Order: sequence, then C-alpha cells, then structure tokens
Amino acid sequence: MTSKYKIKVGIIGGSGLNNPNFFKDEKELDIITPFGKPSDVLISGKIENVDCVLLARHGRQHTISPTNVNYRANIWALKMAGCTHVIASSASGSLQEEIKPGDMVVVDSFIDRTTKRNSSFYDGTVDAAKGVCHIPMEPAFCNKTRQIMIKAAQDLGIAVHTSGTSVSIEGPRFSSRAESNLYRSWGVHLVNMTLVPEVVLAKEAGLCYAVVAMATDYDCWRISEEGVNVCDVLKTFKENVEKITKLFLKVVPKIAEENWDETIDSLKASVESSVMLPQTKK
Ligand SMILES: CSC[C@H]1O[C@H](OP(=O)(O)O)[C@H](O)[C@@H]1O
Ligand SMILES: Nc1ncnc2[nH]cnc12
Repeated sequence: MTSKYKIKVGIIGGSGLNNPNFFKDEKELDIITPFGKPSDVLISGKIENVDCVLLARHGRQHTISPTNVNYRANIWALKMAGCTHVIASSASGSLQEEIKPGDMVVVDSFIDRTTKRNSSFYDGTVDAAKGVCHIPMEPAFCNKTRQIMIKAAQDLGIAVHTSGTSVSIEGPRFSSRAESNLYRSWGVHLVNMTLVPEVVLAKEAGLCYAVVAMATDYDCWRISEEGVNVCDVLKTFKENVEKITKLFLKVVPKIAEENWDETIDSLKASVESSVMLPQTKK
C-alpha cells in the first residue's frame, strides 16, 4: 500500500522475552542517544520483508531493574533507528479472577504509581526536544495497532482480553496485599513495573505503540495464592512465550499491510500542539 511513511516496527521484549530469535539475518546496531545508552544493542532484521528492530527492555541478560531501565534512551534509539511502530511485551500480575495466568491482555490504559523515573524527553537538555511538553494520554496506546494485535491473537486462538488497565509500580519489590487490594478497589486489571514511562515516551516520540501483557500470576490479593515470586512469573512466562512470539510474527506483516499516514500525522500533530516553547520577551 502506498504510504508516505516507510513502516518499521520496533519490538521491545520484556521479562522472559529478552533474546527472542525473530530474524534470519540479523545485525547489531550500537546506538547512543542524547539521553544515554539504551538497555542493549538494537537487533535489526526482517519479519516477512518488514523492517524491524528488537530491543531487550532489561538487557539481553536481564541485568537492568525496572527502575534503572533508561526508557528515554530506549524509545529515542528506536525512533533514531527509523521505527514508526513499537510493539512490546510485559509480564504482569493479574488483579482480576477472570484474567488467568497465561492469558494475554491488550491494555488500553494505565495508572502511574512509579516514583523515580524520567517520563519526558522535554527537560531542556536536548535541542530536538525543546520546550515543555504536556502530552495528552488519551488514547495512551495506538488503537489501530491494538486492534491488529487483538485480531491476530484471536486468529491464533490465544485467550486475549481486548482491553484492560495496568498499574505500573516502582518495584523492584512486588506489591503488599493492601496495595494489591487498593488497586483492585480502583478496578485495575493488571500490575506491572515497566509500562510507565515507556507508554508516555512513545507518545511523546509520535510512535504507534501497543503492548501485549501476559498475566503471569495473581499478584498477592488472592487469598488462595501464596503470593507472587519471580520464579513463578518466569515459569508461567516460559510456558506461554510461544504465544507472544507467534503473535508478534503475525502482527508485524499485518501492520505493514495498512496505510498509517493519518495515524502518524495525527500523533505528530498531537506532539506539536503539546509543546510550549520558551516565550520571547517583547
Ligand atoms: C520478572 S518479575 C517483574 C518484572 O516483570 C515485568 O517485566 P516486563 O514488564 O519488562 O515484562 C514487570 O513489569 C517487572 O519489571
Ligand atoms: N505481580 C506482579 N507485580 C508487578 N509486576 C509483575 N510482573 C509480573 N507479575 C507482577
């Protein structure tokens, strides 16, 4: 389909998807951004002839904690690599009975309970991000990309929840039972440690961004559960990782079939209209 944008898809692999084998011919890109180094090299390659780059959110050896991930460098690096889209995975705790471990959720909103993160490019340090940016967060995720993800999951027979709110906590500790119940009382569906500020920065960067969350545990609100631990999280993720890899392999070519001119133009316009430039004195 003719489009003014050359589609390139960034794939951010979260916990359990640190080093997936998506590409036949891959190349490592060692990128440094004005915000520092991303979590690891970018791996570039193609999925069915569509240009892609892969980035391990916590590094390929999973050495970077959720707090210490350089989210700004990660998103900026994907933008520098020419990505128009970013699809990401997130291992998440379920806060609702009907979201069972192993289920996928294509999240559509978030609550921010992080405390130690840079969540804007626009902090006066970089010329390319001049001014103060008050980016709108509705819609937080790219709806068109989300719908492609949902349809692809349904076609693959994956148990997928078509919407959901996820609360991002600072971590690296898991929530207390009181916190877990508080989030449930807010009607939240999932808990994670990385969605924020990734989603915010992707929006500031004008990227079509969508996340598939995999419920790996019931967090600790559920009386019948012992609570969450990292071994169980990774065990459930491993048992279900094939679903996410199949999903991404199906989503990428579907993205490339669409015309994104209107979506990308509107994301760009949203950023432009959100930036307040320094006032010049009269
Ligand atoms: C490994 S348990 C907690 C850890 O897992 C999730 O990571 P990601 O979102 O990168 O898949 C969660 O957000 C925590 O960072
Ligand atoms: N219960 C949980 N809380 C926060 N992050 C998680 N990632 C996976 N399970 C989680």
